[in-house]
Amino acid sequence: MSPDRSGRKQAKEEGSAARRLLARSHAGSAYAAGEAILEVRDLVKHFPLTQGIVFKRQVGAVKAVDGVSFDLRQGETLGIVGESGCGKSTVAKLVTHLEEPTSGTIRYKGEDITKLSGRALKAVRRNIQMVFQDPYTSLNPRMTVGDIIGEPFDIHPEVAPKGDRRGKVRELLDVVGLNPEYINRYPHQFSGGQRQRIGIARGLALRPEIIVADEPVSALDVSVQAQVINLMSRLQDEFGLSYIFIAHDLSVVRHISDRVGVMYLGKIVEIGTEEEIYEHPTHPYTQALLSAVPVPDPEAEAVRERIVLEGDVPSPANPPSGCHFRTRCWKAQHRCVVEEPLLIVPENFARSTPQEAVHHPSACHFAAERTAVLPRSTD
Ligand SMILES: Nc1ncnc2c1ncn2[C@@H]1O[C@H](COP(=O)(O)OP(=O)(O)OP(=O)(O)O)[C@@H](O)[C@H]1O
Repeated sequence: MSPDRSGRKQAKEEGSAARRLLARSHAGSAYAAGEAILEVRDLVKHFPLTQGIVFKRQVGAVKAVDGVSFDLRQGETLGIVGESGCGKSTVAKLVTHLEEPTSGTIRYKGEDITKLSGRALKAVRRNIQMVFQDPYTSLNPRMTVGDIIGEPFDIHPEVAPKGDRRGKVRELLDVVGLNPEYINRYPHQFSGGQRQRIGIARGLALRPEIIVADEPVSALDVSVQAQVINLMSRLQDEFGLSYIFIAHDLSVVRHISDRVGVMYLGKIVEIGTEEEIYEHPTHPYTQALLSAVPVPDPEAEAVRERIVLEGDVPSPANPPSGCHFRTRCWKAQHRCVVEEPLLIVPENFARSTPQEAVHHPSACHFAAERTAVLPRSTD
């Protein structure tokens, strides 16, 4: 673990008592740090593919999410990474109830929320909020910042009664590092980073317990990315938030994530702690993604071994049999064609590899550690 990261972890632990108090006072959470606040099991989302204009008939399905399982623990950040189209945004929409799953369960504090409706659903939605990808298009240009941030109060007036709203919005602007006097300005009067702060303030308005951030910094310049990530880390400590942080870039999630899940074609192929994934990757896809991250140190960069994946990601409407990654994998054998690898700690590790960090779930019949030249932490 890098020194800056351990420093951040220590600061996190020091602030955790206050954080837990805040978490309870803000959202009524009785969950201790580290307990699973969200349990996702065998989540599937298939979008029907139809033909015909008047008489539509289903001719197939896009398997956007195809059996995803993970836990999100209280107070942690779970990073989810993968190439465009692998199903990250669909996972985000399922968790925040913007889409209904085809099958599978999402348990929030032990209760399956996939079948909820009415009041019960409204209460859960308040506690699981989303921050969207593109601050340039996700904010309504005709609304003032005050109206954008205060809009969630229309649905949940119990959080901020009418006379109290502008005061609450000013507080939120302050919390995300914006001048409360900007309350009457419009989105176009802000920079990209400031707009994402507005999106975050809106996500925080209802004092949620979980924030699902879908590529929150991908549209921003690198220098601004770091500021927004630091802001999110600070808010996590202050409000006891748990994050699902989605990105296509492994180096972006490393800075903020406690654990990371790597997705490929609708499935998580490897999941583990930040150290397990970055320093002991065992799935060929994770190794290929890591090998593509540039290294700031020129000497290390000069000897960096890049794994170039051949071909494109197959269509999620027609994924390969067996292992979805096999068509691009240099290790693929017949077994990969006929037998889908499960996301488990590979048996051979227990026998042959004493190093504990290698013992994390990896969906590969031939999982093996391969040292990638490591990207340095950006803090
Ligand atoms: N409403 C929909 N109807 C049909 N197909 C969809 C729908 N939403 C997503 N898909 C398809 O599901 C697959 C996964 O999409 P998703 O947006 O979840 O991927 P992603 O990993 O978030 O990619 P990106 O980073 O480009 O947003 C893609 O093939 C996409 O075209």
